[in-house]
Amino acid sequence: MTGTLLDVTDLRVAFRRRGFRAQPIEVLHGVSLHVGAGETVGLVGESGSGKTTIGRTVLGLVKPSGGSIRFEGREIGRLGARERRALAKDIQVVFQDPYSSLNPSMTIGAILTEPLVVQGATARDARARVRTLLDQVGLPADAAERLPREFSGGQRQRIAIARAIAPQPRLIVCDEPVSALDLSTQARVLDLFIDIQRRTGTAYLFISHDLAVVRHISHRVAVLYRGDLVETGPAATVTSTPDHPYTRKLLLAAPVADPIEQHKRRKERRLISLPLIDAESLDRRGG
Ligand SMILES: Nc1ncnc2c1ncn2[C@@H]1O[C@H](COP(=O)(O)OP(=O)(O)OP(=O)(O)O)[C@@H](O)[C@H]1O
Repeated sequence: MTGTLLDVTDLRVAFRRRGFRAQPIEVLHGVSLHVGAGETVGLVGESGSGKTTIGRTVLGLVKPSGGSIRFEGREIGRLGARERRALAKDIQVVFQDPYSSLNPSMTIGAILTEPLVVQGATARDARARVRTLLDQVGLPADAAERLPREFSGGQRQRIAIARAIAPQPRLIVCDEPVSALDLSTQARVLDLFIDIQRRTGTAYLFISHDLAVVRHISHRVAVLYRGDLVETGPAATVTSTPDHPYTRKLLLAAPVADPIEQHKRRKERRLISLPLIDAESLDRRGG
């Protein structure tokens, strides 16, 4: 890992909700985090804490109301058209749902060729590269001729990963990319992410509500609570001896096989007093 790739400073995002109030509601209250080249930063927090909003803002899909996002030292909001196109190649995304993220009427070959042709590859080069990409994600070469519906959820997520790595990005925003998969498929797809990173040096901003997943894949973990980052540190430290009571609560919420231990954890969890996250409490805070 060398140098900072993504530098998010004091990021604020506010949404205007139709038919609710005229005032925008702030959902990110000044978030600062960075991702180094080749690093995986896990972003964890309960539903509604603002994880996806951070990812979407980094991807340029949401406009911040304050703060800055720098990629390789350049402010994303101030890029010209050509630099923006280059950035679109450098930052890719893998979404949660492998069923809706792939165009059902395109063959896998066409899905993977698209980003290569945009980059200026010839049809012949693109075909060769598609074979390499399929091999890299553990799919057979004949997958190129088939449609998304012919693949399982785990295989579709492999296709989505192949599409994300096709333009050789520096950073991939992974938004709950294994949450829709069963446990054994999750483990295999996580290992694929790790393997790709070892080979290509791509960094990940890895969003998940699941601490076990984040611990497995991340170098560092950032914990988001109601739009604020409450703790950031090495994955092993944050997920075993966390500083913040919210992170302790998240840890205790993870299910364990032993029912006695599970009961103990539930009791312990109740003793940590924190307000629950729900849309209403976020609205109150923002409003
Ligand atoms: N486009 C939008 N317009 C209005 N409010 C939004 C919009 N996108 C997100 N929000 C609100 O912002 C808050 C954070 O949402 P976000 O999806 O970022 O949370 P999350 O931590 O990713 O949750 P989940 O794990 O359930 O996806 C929520 O209260 C959500 O309702």
